[in-house]
Amino acid sequence: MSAPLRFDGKVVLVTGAGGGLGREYALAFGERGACVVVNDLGGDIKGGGKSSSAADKVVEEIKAKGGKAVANYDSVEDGEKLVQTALDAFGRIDILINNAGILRDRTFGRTSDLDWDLIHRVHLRGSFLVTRAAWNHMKNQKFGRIIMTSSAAGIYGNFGQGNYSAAKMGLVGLANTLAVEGRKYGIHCNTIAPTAGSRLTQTVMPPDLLESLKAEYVAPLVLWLCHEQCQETGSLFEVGAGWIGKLRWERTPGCIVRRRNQAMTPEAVQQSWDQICDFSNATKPATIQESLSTMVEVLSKVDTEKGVVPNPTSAMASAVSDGNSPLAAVGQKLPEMVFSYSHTQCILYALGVGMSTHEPDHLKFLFEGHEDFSCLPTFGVIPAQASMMEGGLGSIPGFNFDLSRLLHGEQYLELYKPLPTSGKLVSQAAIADVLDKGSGAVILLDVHTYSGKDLLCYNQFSLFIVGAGGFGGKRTSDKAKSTVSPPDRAPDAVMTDETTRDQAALYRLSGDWNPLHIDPSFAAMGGFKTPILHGLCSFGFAARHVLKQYANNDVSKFKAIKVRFVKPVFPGQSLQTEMWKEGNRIHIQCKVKETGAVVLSGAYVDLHGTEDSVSPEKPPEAGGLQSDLVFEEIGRRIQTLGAELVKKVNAIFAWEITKGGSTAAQWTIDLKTGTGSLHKGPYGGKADVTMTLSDEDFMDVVLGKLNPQKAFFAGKLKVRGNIMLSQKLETILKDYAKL
Ligand SMILES: CCCCCCC[C@@H](O)CC(=O)SCCNC(=O)CCNC(=O)[C@H](O)C(C)(C)COP(=O)(O)OP(=O)(O)OC[C@H]1O[C@@H](n2cnc3c(N)ncnc32)[C@H](O)[C@@H]1OP(=O)(O)O
Repeated sequence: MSAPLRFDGKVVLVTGAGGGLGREYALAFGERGACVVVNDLGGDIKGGGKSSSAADKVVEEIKAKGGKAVANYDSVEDGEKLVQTALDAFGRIDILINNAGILRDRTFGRTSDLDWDLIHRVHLRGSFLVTRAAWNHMKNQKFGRIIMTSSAAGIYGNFGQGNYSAAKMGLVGLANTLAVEGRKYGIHCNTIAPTAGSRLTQTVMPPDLLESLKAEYVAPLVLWLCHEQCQETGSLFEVGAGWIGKLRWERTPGCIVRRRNQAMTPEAVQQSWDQICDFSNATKPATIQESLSTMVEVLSKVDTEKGVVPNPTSAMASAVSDGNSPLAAVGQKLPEMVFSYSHTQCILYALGVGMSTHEPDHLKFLFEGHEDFSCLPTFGVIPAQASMMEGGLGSIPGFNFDLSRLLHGEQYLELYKPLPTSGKLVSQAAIADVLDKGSGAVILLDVHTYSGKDLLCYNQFSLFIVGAGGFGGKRTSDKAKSTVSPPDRAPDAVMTDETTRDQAALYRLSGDWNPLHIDPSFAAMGGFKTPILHGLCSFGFAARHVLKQYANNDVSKFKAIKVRFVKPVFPGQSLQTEMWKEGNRIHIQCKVKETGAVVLSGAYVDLHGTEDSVSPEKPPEAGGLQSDLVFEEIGRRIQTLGAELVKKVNAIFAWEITKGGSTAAQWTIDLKTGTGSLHKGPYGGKADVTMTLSDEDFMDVVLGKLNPQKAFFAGKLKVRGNIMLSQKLETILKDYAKL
């Protein structure tokens, strides 16, 4: 047998404790060691009158049994006074039983304002005021137990008790929120709906029944819920006659009755009524998050043909059992999708794939005023994806799958023209094939995106639906764009970038609203501990690494990219892109640096005419110098040259000083860092930049008064083309080194 539950040292306030249930609670707590504040106004059951005798009697009973108790005769509407009595007598308040109540039963049509207000003032407002007075004390001591007293009349409704049922259900709502807010302070709040013989029920129940519904059959539940060992909170119990049951919400799987771009109609509701009300496969949401996750899911599935919010277990396989084979979907077209965008979307996308103003060569993708402002080539997936997310993959028969099971498997993107930085594009998507991979199903989705009549790009999405294989489909398809293994040698170049903790939160703003990337409970449904990064975000990182390494960030050089997503990436991890150059094809493989896990495999980027472009194997001609110096170092050295060298610099460089007062200086700088990887300099690998400074600013740089980088960001130093460090400057620096 378990040890008796004791309340020694705990202070309990019971409202309405002069009789019935309240008295029973007060006596029970007193017997088990608690110090009890016995509150009772001493009024009649309709709220009239006032007397101290009821509370005094109970206090005496407790004391007679050796317990500690004091009386309080205030109305619960004077909440502070009740709690003050506890503090004055015993120095604290640990447990609060909101029990006081009155009745003003009326059929609804005859309910007066007073009937309504009085009931609300005592039950709902009274419980609020006493609880609020106790709340901060409980919070500070990191312990509290609160009981709200509801009623079956509220839960189920009862003839003649409209005012009472409304107040009683109000208490359930209040308790639910107190449980949420109190959790981190050790404050638990539960609600009971007791059925017992009391002053309130003696008028509505026959005497025999009253006899068997003793108050002593309710008190033990209240004591247990208030004990420090009990972890229950936010729950609702029906209790009476020695029986206790817990209640919870149950919800039908429901039905989406709205279609994108169409009004939601009452007729649609009517047609789906049976399904809306069908409790088969009902869920039991227990938190507002669980409730809302359904809404989020609904938003991403608003186009589903059947409109059913799927079960986590249902997927393609269940579609097959419906006699609705996914194979029937092959060749089906999705509704045409129009995607309008401006420079904002291009910039947001660039930020989403990790571009940053820390890297000056990223500025052309982040600043719409930049003279070479460009849209990253991989932005080409965005209008195409919009056609699936919004245009409705779910409108295809047999595609009633669960979004939390959908992983991006592979991606192919081919550009026919550089993407404009704004425009109105139209995408046409069709299911190219559906494959049965055993552990999952793969949907191949081809999307062609047009600007007017011009075909801008082609995407092939491979969507992997985990657990949806085994429907008897083929395993491979000649429609699939294949992955290609990299050459069997060490990579020619490696580039690493950190993703941030908020990378997915940022990337999703470009249009992939899949909750898998942001909502922990949704991710958990997909089997992930935390939300994962969008595959297309890692894809964007890898693509821009190649663009920088082998194409000098020149978007016109980009032709195509293919990637397989082999393992999830988590926001905050670092992505390391290994690159192998084979002609115009750059093979790539991406790893998570922290774990070494390969996350993108069989991948490649095809470029236009890389033979002529800057490559790591071919250093730039331009009279350049193989120097380990990064740009900051040049700036630092120039500054340290100091005033004495100014004349020498001017003599050797033969600065062209125009009469208008501006000087054009061309430095030939190889930003190679000495490690063989060329991405560390502030202008990236091999940037050719002409820097133009006014005479004054140049002299300030030389004299160390102006940091070249600061000058650049202040807009004083205009950068165009390539940074080059001339032989002449090399000579200067060498001379200087000898000094
Ligand atoms: C409606 C709107 C649509 C919008 C789309 C955008 C949705 C996005 O929001 C979703 C995302 O971004 S998810 C994030 C990115 N993706 C990932 O993280 C997936 C990572 N990959 C994996 O976990 C596994 O490879 C996994 C789970 C995919 C497969 O692993 P396994 O089940 O262990 O498979 P395995 O046993 O290795 O192989 C079985 C067969 O499947 C093929 N295969 C493996 N990985 C594949 C992949 N990534 N893509 C395509 N096929 C893949 C294998 O080749 C094998 O087939 P076969 O035997 O014929 O070769």
